[in-house]
Amino acid sequence: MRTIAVLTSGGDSPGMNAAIRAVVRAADAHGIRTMRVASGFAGLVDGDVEPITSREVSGILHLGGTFLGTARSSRFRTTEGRREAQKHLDLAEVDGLVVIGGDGSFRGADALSREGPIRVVGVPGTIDNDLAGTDWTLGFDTAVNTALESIDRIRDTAASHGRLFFIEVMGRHSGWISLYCGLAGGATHVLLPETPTDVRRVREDVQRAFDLGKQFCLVVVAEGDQAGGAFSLADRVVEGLRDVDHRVTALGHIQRGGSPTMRDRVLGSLLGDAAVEALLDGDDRVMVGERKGRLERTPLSRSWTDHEEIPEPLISLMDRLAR
Ligand SMILES: Nc1ncnc2c1ncn2[C@@H]1O[C@H](COP(=O)(O)OP(=O)(O)OP(=O)(O)O)[C@@H](O)[C@H]1O
Ligand SMILES: O=P(O)(O)OC[C@H]1O[C@](O)(CO)[C@@H](O)[C@@H]1O
Ligand SMILES: [Mg+2]
Repeated sequence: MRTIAVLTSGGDSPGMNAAIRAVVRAADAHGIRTMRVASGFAGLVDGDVEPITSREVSGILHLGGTFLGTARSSRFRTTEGRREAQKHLDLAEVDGLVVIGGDGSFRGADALSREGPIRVVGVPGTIDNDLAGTDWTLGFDTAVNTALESIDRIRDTAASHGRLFFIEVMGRHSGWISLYCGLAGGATHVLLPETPTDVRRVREDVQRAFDLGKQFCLVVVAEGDQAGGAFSLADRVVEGLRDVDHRVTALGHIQRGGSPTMRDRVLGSLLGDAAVEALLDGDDRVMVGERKGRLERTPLSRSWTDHEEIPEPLISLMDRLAR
């Protein structure tokens, strides 16, 4: 192994920079050259591949976003696009590629490695926490904490006015952000893409809560929830509610930005280093992750097929505590 390349792909997530830095510096420590690929798979298809040194990744550990840029590339979804990508890897004499991204990025990385000589290792970098083989994905902790800051502010104004708030959080296919925001933010209800939405039950719970003297109610809604997000859910829930004033807030992309928490900086550092180790060991099509405090390697294809259901005990905990 003489040269590796690193890229970030899909939605950016806080902690990606820690992982990039760790990849470059761990490779350097082993005497391996690193190439950086700009803008994810799009940059690979276009040949935007340049050498990067340990000095160039100074001062990025604490920054949100991704220093390399990222993209969602439709060309890379085609075999022709991936052939172009492999051509640029060959030109730069790259033997191993570290892909920092989510489930989609791993599907792409898996396809690339099956079709050509390149070996790939994945680092789970997504705020969605929707991958098997790691307890937490990079960025989830920061995103939930960022959303909670806003939810705490909304609670202040909700309590002052005695209002019902519907708060939309990210998660087109994954309810982890919604569930953790609901639990940590004291919501009456959380709505997730993974479970059916019972509008009548939300309405009844909210009505009961106000009737029993609750001063305010927060309902946290994942953007990919069955009802179609917070605005359309709110329209359906409030129809038939008595004496309840309501407002809707979509938190949007503020959840994805910002300085990574300690957990995401440490996780990114651990996993970036572990990805280089995996390539040195000759591994291919694996994802590095941390489970129960231990570093693990999982076949890339299992990372998106075996991902855990939202834990039922946490959903029932929400139900017991929301009173
Ligand atoms: N089945 C696939 N085959 C080839 N490439 C894919 C496939 N799925 C996704 N990709 C590539 O990976 C890129 C990133 O995937 P996606 O947009 O799903 O984000 P992600 O990695 O899941 O991250 P996040 O969900 O956090 O935004 C896509 O734009 C595409 O280039
Ligand atoms: O910025 P975009 O491309 O709209 O992506 C939004 C999607 O990305 C994610 O934030 C993951 O990065 C999803 O939760 C969300 O649905
Ligand atoms: Mg994804």
